[in-house]
Parts: sequence; structure tokens; C-alpha cells
Amino acid sequence: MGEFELIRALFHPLAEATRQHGVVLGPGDDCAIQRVPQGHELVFSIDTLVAGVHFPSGYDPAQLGWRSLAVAVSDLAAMGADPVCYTLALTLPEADSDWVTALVSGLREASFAFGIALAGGDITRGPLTLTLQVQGTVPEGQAIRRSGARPGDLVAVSGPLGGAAAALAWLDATDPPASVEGFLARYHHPMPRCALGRHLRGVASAAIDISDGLVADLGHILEASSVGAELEPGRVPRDFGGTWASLDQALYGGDDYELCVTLAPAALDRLPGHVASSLDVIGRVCAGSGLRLVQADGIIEEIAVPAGYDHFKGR
Ligand SMILES: Nc1ncnc2c1ncn2[C@@H]1O[C@H](COP(=O)(O)OP(=O)(O)OP(=O)(O)O)[C@@H](O)[C@H]1O
Ligand SMILES: Cc1ncc(C[n+]2csc(CCOP(=O)(O)O)c2C)c(N)n1
Ligand SMILES: [Mg+2]
Repeated sequence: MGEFELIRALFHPLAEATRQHGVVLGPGDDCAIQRVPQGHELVFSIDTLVAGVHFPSGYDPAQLGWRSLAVAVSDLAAMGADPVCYTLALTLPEADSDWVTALVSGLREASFAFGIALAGGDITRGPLTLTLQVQGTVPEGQAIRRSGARPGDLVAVSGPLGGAAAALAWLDATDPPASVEGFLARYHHPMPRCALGRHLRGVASAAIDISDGLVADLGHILEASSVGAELEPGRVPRDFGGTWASLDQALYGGDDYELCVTLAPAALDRLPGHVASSLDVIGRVCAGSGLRLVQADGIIEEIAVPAGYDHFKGR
């Protein structure tokens, strides 16, 4: 199949199937057109996934479709935005229609799950790479930024951490033990916390999605907000169906796509019960800078400049 046949046969039907009323014009013209309702703002972000870096070379294409859209939509969730549409720039080593059909099936499943429509894209030949630009909307002024954390706020996370990092060791295993299924599910099937993000508009003082690891991503909030924080590692959730990720994986492993949020104690009390109970409080924001890990025995570890994944240095 050639480039245009692939687009017509596989991507146009996906765009038709997922079309949203916010998309005035989908694939087929020089640009797509999105309607932004009055009183709302456009929120957008771009993410690239490279074979061998963000997913294993030889990764299952249907899982790749879900994972790629999930990690991209996760940035919208962190802002409290409602997903509307995305564009996909796809670089393929060859035009293997079975492989692309499977990729499209994963994208289709994720598109429906997150309520986001394919609006356009680009296909080129080269090393396997996907770039997704996701677009959403929020009521004017209500996007949750990284810069709003204030001393006295609680630090909370939306779910267990470290599972995707723990899965890395098992990605190539032909018959992994049942005990690591929770880790693998987290890697293969991340769930962007869009519903939570929506509830946190006007409630959370700051939010970020955890792509690089808790310490690194909380570090981005602290830096943007010019504050510090104390974190109790013993309170960080890391249970994946009865098998626990290590503390190191929970603190420093990436790819979990839970949210890390800061909010005033009174704001937590105002949340509906089921939303509040989806958050685990793990620490507190304080004046100053840097992150202090407070162990159960009171020993404090200072982390001055929390570093994340650096593509030019490795981990
Ligand atoms: N080439 C670039 N030009 C302009 N801004 C950039 C560029 N690369 C990154 N940024 C900006 O830097 C900030 C952090 O980027 P990063 O890719 O680390 O996002 P993230 O949400 O922290 O992580 P992830 O990529 O896993 O979603 C974002 O605001 C992003 O727009
Ligand atoms: C096969 C394989 N090996 C390692 C990782 C881990 N990993 C790669 S990049 C990244 C940070 C986010 O990148 P970016 O900042 O580009 O969004 C993480 C946690 C993976 N996902 N797959
Ligand atoms: Mg992010």
C-alpha cells in the first residue's frame, strides 16, 4: 500500500468513526478546523514516541496505538482540559498494512475511551516514530497550571506509582508470571485521568501528569511555583494488584500517567467523596525550595534539583 492508500483506507475511516462536534473539518484538506466554544480556551500539547526509546522495537502495534494516545491525552488531563481532537504524524520504515491496521485498532479503542477524534496527520518513511498533537478545551481561566502550589497545600497522587517502571524488565518475557500482570497492564494500558482533572478545575492549585517519575514531576511543580515540599515515601501508593513496585520505582520510575496535584486541605474536603478517595495524600508544600523525603524514622533526605529522564544523558 502507498502513502495515500494507507491514509484513505485506514485513517479516514478512523477519523469518521471518532468524529466529534468540536471538529468542524477533519482529515482531507490542508488543515483541520476545530471550533472552540465561546468562553473556552484551546489547550494543546505535542508528544513524540520513538521506537527503542519510548516503547520496545517490535512492540505490538495495537498496544502502541492505545499507549501513544493515552500518554498524549494525559497532558490534557493534567491541565483539567476536555479532550477534543488530535493529529498524528507517523514515520514508518515500511507500509505494512496489517501492522497499520492493528495500530489503528488500538488508536480507535483509545479514541473512544478518551472521547478524542482523529482530525488529521502526516505519514513519512523512516525509523518508527509517532508524534501526536492533542487539543482540548477548558472554560476560560480554569486550566490547572504547574505554578499555583502554595505553602500549606497538600501533595496528592491519583493512583499507584512505579508499575510501568517495574514492567520494563518484563516487556520481552514470553511467559511472565501472573504476579507482574499489574505492572504490565500499567505499561501497556495507561489511563489518562481526564475525569479527575475536570473535577480538580478551580480546586487544585497545581497539577502535572507523572511521565518522568514522581520526584522529577513534583519537582517541576515546585520549581514553577517557587516553593518546596516534604514528601513521606511511606505514603506513596505502589500496590499493583497485590504485587508492589519498589520504592525506587515509585519515586523515580516514569510512565505511570497518574496525576500529582497540590491543593489546600479545605479544597480536598470540598471534593465529592469518590473523587477525594481517589487521591492519596503523600506530603505537604512548604516555603523555600527543593524536595525533602521524610522517612518513617524521621531521617530526612534532601533532593535539591530533582532530575527526570534526559534524552541526551539517559537515566
Ligand atoms: N522544542 C521545544 N520548544 C518549545 N517548548 C518545548 C520544547 N520541548 C519541550 N518544550 C516545553 O517544555 C515543557 C516540558 O516539556 P516535556 O516534554 O518535558 O513535557 P512534560 O509534560 O513534562 O512531559 P511529557 O513529554 O512526558 O508529556 C512543555 O511546556 C513543553 O511545551
Ligand atoms: C522500552 C522503554 N524503555 C524505557 C522507557 C522509559 N522512558 C522512556 S522516555 C521516558 C520519559 C518520558 O519521555 P518524554 O520526556 O520524551 O515524554 C521514560 C520513562 C519506556 N517507556 N520504554
Ligand atoms: Mg506532562
